[in-house]
Amino acid sequence: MKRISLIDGDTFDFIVVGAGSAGAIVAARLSEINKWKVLLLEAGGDPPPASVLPSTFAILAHTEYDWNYKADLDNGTGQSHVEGSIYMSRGKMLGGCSSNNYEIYARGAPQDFDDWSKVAPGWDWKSVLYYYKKLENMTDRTVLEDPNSSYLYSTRGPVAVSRPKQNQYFENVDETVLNSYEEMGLKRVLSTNGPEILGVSRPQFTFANGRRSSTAEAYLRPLRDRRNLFVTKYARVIKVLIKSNTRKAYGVQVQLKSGEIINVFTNLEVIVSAGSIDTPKLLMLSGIGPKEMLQKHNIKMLADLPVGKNLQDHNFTPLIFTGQKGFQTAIQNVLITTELDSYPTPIQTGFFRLNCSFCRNIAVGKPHIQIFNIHAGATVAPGVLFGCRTITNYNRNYCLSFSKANVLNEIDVTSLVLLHPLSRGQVKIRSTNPLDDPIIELGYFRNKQDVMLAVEAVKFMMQFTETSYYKKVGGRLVKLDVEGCQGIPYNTYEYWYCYVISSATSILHPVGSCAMGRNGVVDERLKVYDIDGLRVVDASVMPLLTSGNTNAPTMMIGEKGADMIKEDYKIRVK
Ligand SMILES: Cc1cc2nc3c(=O)[nH]c(=O)nc-3n(C[C@H](O)[C@H](O)[C@H](O)COP(=O)(O)OP(=O)(O)OC[C@H]3O[C@@H](n4cnc5c(N)ncnc54)[C@H](O)[C@@H]3O)c2cc1C
Repeated sequence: MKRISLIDGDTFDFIVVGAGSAGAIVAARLSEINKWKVLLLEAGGDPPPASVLPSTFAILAHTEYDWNYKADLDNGTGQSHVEGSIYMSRGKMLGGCSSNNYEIYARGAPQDFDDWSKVAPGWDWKSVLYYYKKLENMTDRTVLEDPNSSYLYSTRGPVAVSRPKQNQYFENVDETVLNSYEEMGLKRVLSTNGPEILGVSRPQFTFANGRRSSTAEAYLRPLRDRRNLFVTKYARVIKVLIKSNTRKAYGVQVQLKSGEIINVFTNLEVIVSAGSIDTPKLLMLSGIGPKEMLQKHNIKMLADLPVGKNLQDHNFTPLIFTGQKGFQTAIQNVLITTELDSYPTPIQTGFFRLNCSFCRNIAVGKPHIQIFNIHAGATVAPGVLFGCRTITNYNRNYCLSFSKANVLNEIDVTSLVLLHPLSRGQVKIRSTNPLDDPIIELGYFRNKQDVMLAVEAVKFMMQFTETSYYKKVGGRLVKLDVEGCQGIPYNTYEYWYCYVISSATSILHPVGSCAMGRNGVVDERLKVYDIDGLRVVDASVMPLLTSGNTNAPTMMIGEKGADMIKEDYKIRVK
């Protein structure tokens, strides 16, 4: 792998735009073919130590390693956020969001992919499982040694996945929370990546041996000696070059760190892997997008496609429960600093379906809700206040009411993630200046069934305080200061309806803005419709959100996408 200074007119066989969860994999796999010269262009630089250490990701927010986007909510939605907007973090470095994400490894439910394959043949569970196994190096012995689930995992891939042993205090917290879930009727499973997704467990993580396993670490670092892979950092692609008569992509325009703008060319293909926000932006700036959007900005239209539409994101409703009172619980906060090579807090996850009459026909065969529980000992209130304000962009009153609960008590921050929203948002360009941030309309709750489902999830979760541990310690649900809901009688259906709309926020999983399949932007081989020599390979091609976090599915897309490209050039795969 050579880190090169590009010059105007350089030519490669493949140009990959964006070295994130998918792009780094595509470039690494394509360069396995010696005769192909592959260029990987990344707008950011190397990941810093805070990315490499598994526990310090939170301090990457609002730094140069992030695009620091703002995402807008519709009027009347998200009132508890400052100016109704959400901080939409996106990694800007080698590895992209795999270098700054929260490291949860979740593959999704088999039905997710069987649903994809209805619009994009070949993406069914059986086909994608092969690629999950290709990418992963599972080090979690509990699942490898379990005869009922070992067939689902592999130990031969580049991405290290683990579930390390933790200190006794963290283990006790896990037991308390998981036991409480069980009392609420949720099944304890060995792993939610196993044969049964419905259930609760400790999550698996994309780190091992004290290092994050981003795609920069897992795929690019080992390729230092590969002579046909060229990587240029701080190279921001501002346009895909497409011949207007033949509709063929022949290169890209790049702004280098020095500010110089150059053109580089391709003999075969441009592959855009800039993520669900920047990929649609780049396509629109290059003349591919909805007619009305291109016309509005006077961009010559090369293909009229629904680029930026179909944006889907996992929003979650946070609930805060207090637990034990007293400073002895603060010991957990001290232990965090002694375990920087592991996950910073005890965390539990799980998936469940709701049982209300209208719920049954929603997301059939898949969980409705993913639950995350993060536990903090007493006295981290200033940290809670800081995180609440800077990371989620909640307003002062909301965050004060949240952090106050943690002054004397331990707290459980419970996130109820709506896995399969029916609402859709849109990524738009703000102007024709490629340096302007795009407009990100999240579109949460445009479909009212999403609110109703989230309210059902809140109602279900209120049983937490009825479980034995929380009864014993007098645990309670914290009444937060939720903007717009103050006048509504507490704990009524109307109150929770308002609460969900006002306080739901993003778990940072935007997908679908260049969806594959009929009526989408790319076909099932990820080729952009109506344009030659151009593919999209990243989270934006997902036609529907998966049941769980989106890094693992995106890496799977990178692996499968690379094989499809090889196949299309008659290279034998598998
Ligand atoms: C803070 C955070 C926490 C998350 N937590 C989790 C989690 O715990 N588990 C999980 O599974 N998922 C998580 N996710 C989501 C998951 O990481 C993403 O869905 C996934 O990484 C997306 O991969 P991608 O390849 O589509 O895009 P990215 O990984 O974002 O890659 C895009 C790359 O392209 C580069 N780029 C963009 N524009 C240009 C341009 N014009 N020119 C050149 N380069 C460009 C970017 O800098 C970036 O490196 C989280 C995301 C964030 C931000």
